[in-house]
Amino acid sequence: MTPAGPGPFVRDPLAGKLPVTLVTGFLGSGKTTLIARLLTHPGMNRVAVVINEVGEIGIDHDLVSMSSENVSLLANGCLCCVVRTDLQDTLRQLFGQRRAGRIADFDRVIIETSGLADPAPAVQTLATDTMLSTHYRLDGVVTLVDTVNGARQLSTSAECRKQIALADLIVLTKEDLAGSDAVGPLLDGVRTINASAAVRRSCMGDLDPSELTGLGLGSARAGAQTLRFLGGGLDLGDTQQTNLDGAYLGGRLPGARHDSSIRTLALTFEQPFNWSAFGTSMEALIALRGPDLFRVKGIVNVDGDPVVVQAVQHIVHPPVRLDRWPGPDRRTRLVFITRGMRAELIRGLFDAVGSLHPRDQA
Ligand SMILES: Nc1nc2c(ncn2[C@@H]2O[C@H](COP(=O)(O)OP(=O)(O)OP(=O)(O)O)[C@@H](O)[C@H]2O)c(=O)[nH]1
Repeated sequence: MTPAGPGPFVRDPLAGKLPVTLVTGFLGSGKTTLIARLLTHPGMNRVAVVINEVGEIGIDHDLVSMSSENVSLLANGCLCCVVRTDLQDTLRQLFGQRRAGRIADFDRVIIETSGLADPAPAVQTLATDTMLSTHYRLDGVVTLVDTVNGARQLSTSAECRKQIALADLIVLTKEDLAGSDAVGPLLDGVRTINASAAVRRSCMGDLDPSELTGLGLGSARAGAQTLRFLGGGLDLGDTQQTNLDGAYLGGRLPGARHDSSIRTLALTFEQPFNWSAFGTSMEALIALRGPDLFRVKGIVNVDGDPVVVQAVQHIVHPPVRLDRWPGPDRRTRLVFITRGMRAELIRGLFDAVGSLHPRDQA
């Protein structure tokens, strides 16, 4: 006798739900670069992007907006701390507006978490919010790891380890800067935390979209080791709430809280810069406080033109001149993620250097 087949009443519970990809990774690991590049692929033009940035100024939002119609910016703050309800509201609104035909139709959502975010609450929100789980399904967690800074971040940042632990796919970035010798040791560290995620390498966001989609219900998240990171509140059948942070470093670290001395400073400047004044200010800042400067990004008005500047710890990435302003705001907007620095110090330095470089001598 042949066993009975699935029969007419068995439905795929995920059918028809919009897949959501959570893109995470430590500060400056290349999330925006990857997403902006993905959106240029022909098959990725029906994607809504939700961006969660730390800092009051949405730089990533502006940059991604240049390649997608549907970009939502979550309120200032970190997904894991204050803006979880914002994520719920944003996804609900997106769905409602899509159904009402008020926004361009989309069949996939990509959420970029802030570099300091613990992605677990976002995973949890998608899994447990009844309305959201009716319309959306988590397709996978993609974690970017910067080959230049990754090894240090792994050993010093609980957020970084948690982002790796939750990954279905790990994308190693910036091998072009670090060299291929850096990959092996970094991968050993990554594997200590998450042995089951797929690993890909990507330079400047170069990755086929098919690698990031259809990651399924998270084989890595189903692993017992990974589930320990999710902590209380999400019962996925794990009974051992051991903190893997402690296992990795040999000492316990707080699971989901940020280092309270890490601060985000957002500065705007009304007057255009000349490039040499800006460059000298940045060099001075890095020389004075390099180790405390985790991340700098912004759009600088250089004699009227928009130039994107980026620094990730001691690495200053080449500035990129945009061919147009992303919006009407022409001010210089800079975000500094620092340890123990004050906005006045940075502004004072820029003002002092600026006064030595009058613009008419540019
Ligand atoms: N050389 C090189 N640079 C890269 C690569 N990926 C990203 N970058 C650069 O690294 C800098 C930071 O990249 P972003 O995409 O802004 O990183 P992010 O993870 O979105 O940054 P946060 O949102 O601040 O956490 C930019 O200057 C990028 O051009 C890469 O593979 N190689």
